[in-house]
Amino acid sequence: MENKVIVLCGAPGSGKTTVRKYLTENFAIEPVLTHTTRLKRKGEHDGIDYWFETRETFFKNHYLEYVEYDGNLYGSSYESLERAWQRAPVATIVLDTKGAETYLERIPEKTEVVYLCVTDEKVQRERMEQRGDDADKIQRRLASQEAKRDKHLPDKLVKHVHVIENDDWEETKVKIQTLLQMLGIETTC
Ligand SMILES: Nc1ncnc2c1ncn2[C@@H]1O[C@H](COP(=O)(O)OP(=O)(O)OP(=O)(O)O)[C@@H](O)[C@H]1O
Ligand SMILES: Nc1nc2c(ncn2[C@@H]2O[C@H](COP(=O)(O)O)[C@@H](O)[C@H]2O)c(=O)[nH]1
Repeated sequence: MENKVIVLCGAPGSGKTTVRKYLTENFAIEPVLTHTTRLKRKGEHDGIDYWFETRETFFKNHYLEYVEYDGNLYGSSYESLERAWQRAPVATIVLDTKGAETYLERIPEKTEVVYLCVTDEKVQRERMEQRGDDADKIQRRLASQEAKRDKHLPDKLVKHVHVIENDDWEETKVKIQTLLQMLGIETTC
């Protein structure tokens, strides 16, 4: 199979990281870790959740794209993407919608974008609280212009994405399996 990358995007707390974990733990799909200058959240580890960088080390990597999101830098390096593709032909990465647009522009034939959403915004906030995020950080994150932008599917992506409503986890898993089958991606490890 030719190399593909499944880009997961959506609003904060919509379930991008959860879906990435599900894809990589249950299918022959490799995670692409991205780089960020944001501080670690509770339970996050360097090399597992992100490559955590300073503003100085961040620019030592070679980026397919990078963005500023809520005051921090985030970037997806060619190094990480190639490392994932050396292990398996299908990789998955968590990006904001701007990053998803860049992937579609730069490597359209290799990119499949999934936009995750949750119907009830209150539920989304509650999930972030349950994850252990501080109330003031949640408030700030949801008020950021990037989070407000990613609450809605941007016009540029409308015709190119697979939208998955992540209200109920059991249903989400079925939707993901159906999507993988449609894309011709092996559904067993
Ligand atoms: N369908 C679901 N039902 C219940 N809880 C869920 C569901 N999907 C995800 N969660 C939980 O919601 C929380 C937020 O999910 P996750 O961290 O995957 O979101 P995210 O989109 O990656 O967020 P962020 O952009 O803020 O990093 C986590 O605690 C996760 O376990
Ligand atoms: N365009 C990019 N977006 C990225 C990258 N890595 C993560 N992200 C997105 O940033 C926000 C915030 O992430 P968080 O972990 O602080 O909640 C979220 O939308 C991620 O999808 C990247 O390399 N490029």
